[in-house]
Amino acid sequence: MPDKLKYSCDLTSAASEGYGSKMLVSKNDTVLDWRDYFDHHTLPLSRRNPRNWPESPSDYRRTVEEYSDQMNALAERVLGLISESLGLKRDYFKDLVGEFYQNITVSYYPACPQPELTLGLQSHSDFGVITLLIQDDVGGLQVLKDGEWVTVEPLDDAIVVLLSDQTQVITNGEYISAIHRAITNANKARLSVATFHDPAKTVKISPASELVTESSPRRYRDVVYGDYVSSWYTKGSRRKTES
Ligand SMILES: O=C(O)CCC(=O)C(=O)O
Ligand SMILES: [Fe+2]
Repeated sequence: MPDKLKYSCDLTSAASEGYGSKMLVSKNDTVLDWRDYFDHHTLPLSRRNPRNWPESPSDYRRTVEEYSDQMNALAERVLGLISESLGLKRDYFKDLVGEFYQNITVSYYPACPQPELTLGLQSHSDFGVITLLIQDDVGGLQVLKDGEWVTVEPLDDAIVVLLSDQTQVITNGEYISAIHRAITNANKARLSVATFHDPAKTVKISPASELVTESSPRRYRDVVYGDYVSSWYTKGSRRKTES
């Protein structure tokens, strides 16, 4: 497919945009997911270059831009509610994290003749602050709850909120980063669109001091977000995995 080559991502760079299929590559072992994806860099605006995205259908680039802005607004709203639920000021995340680095990943999972042999996407939690995800009606997203994989049933017009690793740190563990994976389907291909909201690499993430008390001691060390991410890359994982 010419578009795939034209917009394929640079596999030698950890964070390039475009078509790809690998998420987890470790030094000795390559784990391939049953998935192709297209990654868009959408925010801050200085990273957004719609010419790196497919040009057809004709409204594709404009739609992605609009979607990016709407998801960013929704992410801020949800984080505002999370802050308030913990007695923090509404803008707590905004003040700490600043402008989000937002990436939109469209994942395509082809039908898999032997779904019991592979996963669409390995178990992991997302690195950043919050992921907003939409999926089609095939289903396959699962979250780990009390040691069991629970399928997130597709619902019309629903947006799945997956909290990510930095939210767990910032809230001192009051909210937990969602461990999730995608399973494959024997008969149907599946599409999902994940919108990741991450801090800039230079931002220092620490538990909110308001949430560190005698009865609830600090659970996490401060971490510069870029160091957090690169420690996973060094280990060979694109995103945090369970093991
Ligand atoms: O396809 C899905 O439902 C999950 C995608 C995902 O978790 C990711 O891209 O990080
Ligand atoms: Fe994920």
